[in-house]
Amino acid sequence: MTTLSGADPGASAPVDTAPEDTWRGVATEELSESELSGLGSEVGARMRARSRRLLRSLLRPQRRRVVLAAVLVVVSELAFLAGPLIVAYAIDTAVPALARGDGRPLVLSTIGYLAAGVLNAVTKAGFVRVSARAAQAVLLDLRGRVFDHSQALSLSFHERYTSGRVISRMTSDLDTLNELTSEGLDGLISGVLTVLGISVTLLVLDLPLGLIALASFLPIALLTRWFQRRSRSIYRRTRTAIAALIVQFTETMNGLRAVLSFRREQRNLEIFRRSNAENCEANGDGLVVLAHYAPSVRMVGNLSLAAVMVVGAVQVVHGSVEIGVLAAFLLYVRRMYDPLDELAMFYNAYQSAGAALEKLSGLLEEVPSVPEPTDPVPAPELRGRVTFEAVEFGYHPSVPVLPRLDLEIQAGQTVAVVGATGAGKSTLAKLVARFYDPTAGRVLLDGIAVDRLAGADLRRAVVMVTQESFLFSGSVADNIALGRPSATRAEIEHAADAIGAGPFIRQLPDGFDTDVRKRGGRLSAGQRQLVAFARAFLADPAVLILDEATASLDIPSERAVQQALRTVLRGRTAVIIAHRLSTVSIADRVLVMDHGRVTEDGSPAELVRGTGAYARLHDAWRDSLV
Ligand SMILES: Nc1ncnc2c1ncn2[C@@H]1O[C@H](COP(=O)(O)OP(=O)(O)OP(=O)(O)O)[C@@H](O)[C@H]1O
Repeated sequence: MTTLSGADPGASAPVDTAPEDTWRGVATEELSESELSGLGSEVGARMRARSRRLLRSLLRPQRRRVVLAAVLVVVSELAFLAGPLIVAYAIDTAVPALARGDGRPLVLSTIGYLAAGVLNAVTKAGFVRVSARAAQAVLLDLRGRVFDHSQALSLSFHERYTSGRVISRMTSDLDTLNELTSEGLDGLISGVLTVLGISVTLLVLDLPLGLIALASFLPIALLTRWFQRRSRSIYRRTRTAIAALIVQFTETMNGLRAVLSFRREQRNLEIFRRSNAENCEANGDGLVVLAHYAPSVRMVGNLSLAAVMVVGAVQVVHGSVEIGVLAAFLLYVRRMYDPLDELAMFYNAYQSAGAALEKLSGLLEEVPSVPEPTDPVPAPELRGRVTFEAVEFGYHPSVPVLPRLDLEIQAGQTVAVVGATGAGKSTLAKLVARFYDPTAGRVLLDGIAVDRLAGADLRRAVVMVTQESFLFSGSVADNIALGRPSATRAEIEHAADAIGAGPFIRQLPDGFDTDVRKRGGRLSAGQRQLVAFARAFLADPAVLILDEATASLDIPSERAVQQALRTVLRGRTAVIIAHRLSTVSIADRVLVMDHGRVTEDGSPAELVRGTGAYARLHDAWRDSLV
């Protein structure tokens, strides 16, 4: 299987001693460096291999641009390297020729020098252009993959992972990659080529002097190794810290009403300050390491230049090296350390981007816990018979929420589910909608296991309306049309009228075209629920689940909706989860749940006549109305 990250989970993987769930996907994201190393070196190797696979899969479609960029940069570097050679020629050949009265070599070397400069500039510009295009295409692809994959992951993943962390992957991690590709890549390629080209030229020009100049590579390699070790853990810390900061910020902004009502500002500020300080500290540590590395590289470069100058001068005096060659040598050595500086900067950006890539590839490695069936059963017309067959379920393996449930709901039946808070009512509904898969047993729709139905078929057949009716930015009509995007305006208005939402919508400033603003902020909670009902009615599903869906309505609106519900529910299966018993009156059948089990099952009239929990609940409710 090839995942979205381009990863082949089984391919040439090292053998791990750590169990898979400790390192796969995002499992290592929040671990400290010591916890991570405690998992064993294979885990680190796996994570790096995963990042490389992702990078390869991103670069593959850009092959042509990468090849073109490589050709341009090679030509550009050759032109760049020609400069000091021409200077050497000018000093050693053209100047003596001029002294003899022959100006041609000087004219030739001047034209050559200028031509090399122009060629270098033109090809360099071309390279920057082509490589920037390739980098942007890679980022476009990656951003799309992250968004697509995050949407495809199951609810249980997002409950663990929080939207703030997804946002941080989408923003700060991708920005880091952007910085690397837009600023660092160009420096890397030209830097590597310059260093290689100059090294070869130096050795060819004068072997002993060349070896002296290149001896500096040993301390630079040691310095780089030190920098690499230190910065990797620091950049991991910065990625985690910035994610924590964004999580804290998004949570505060999303729950601003609760924050204000419970006066949590001070507490939130303290938590935010802690994350902010950790982020600053991690970034500061990164800068300190860089501040040691980059000047040290430069220092080594200067020492090397001094050594070449002293040894070269002695050789010139002895006549074993010409003065022009020494001048070229010094120019080359100087030029070699400029890109080394750039390489240090690139390495810095690379370490940071490497940490980001590690997290992004982890997210992309996650697989939905509710996967699409590989060979879905065709289901053009579902009628809505729901069966629970020995279903067991828990959000965490050790905490069973539904210990074992056997249940049959006939097509077209309206079933009310009541019971104490936490009894498992919503869980039952979420299993029908396949937000989760049972840990044992099967949930069936018209005799077909819901995990064998294509996601699109299941979504068409089962619609769930919950208490927090989510509206997207856009008009009221757009939000209703979400139920069936192909619906005409007349059908949208008909759906709104059928559930009694038409009158209030028409009174809005632009009627059905009124913008509901972010998350439906312009409408009251009850109005949002009415819009959600209209959306569900338009979707025309075989099974409609109402989870506390009338809880935000006032009594007159609820009555109106109950009238409408009789119309809405006709001809389809309905599961109504309700605390208010008024809603239950329209049901054919009532299920009373307690600790994940159905303890009573019958028509409302039957259960009221009995002595069970429902009868007691009903008596208490009737007394409260008096
Ligand atoms: N996403 C979740 N992750 C972990 N545990 C959960 C999750 N959702 C519900 N639970 C737990 O599962 C149990 C059943 O919850 P469920 O929401 O099904 O109850 P309910 O009967 O619908 O309650 P209510 O009437 O309050 O809505 C509860 O103990 C709850 O704490």
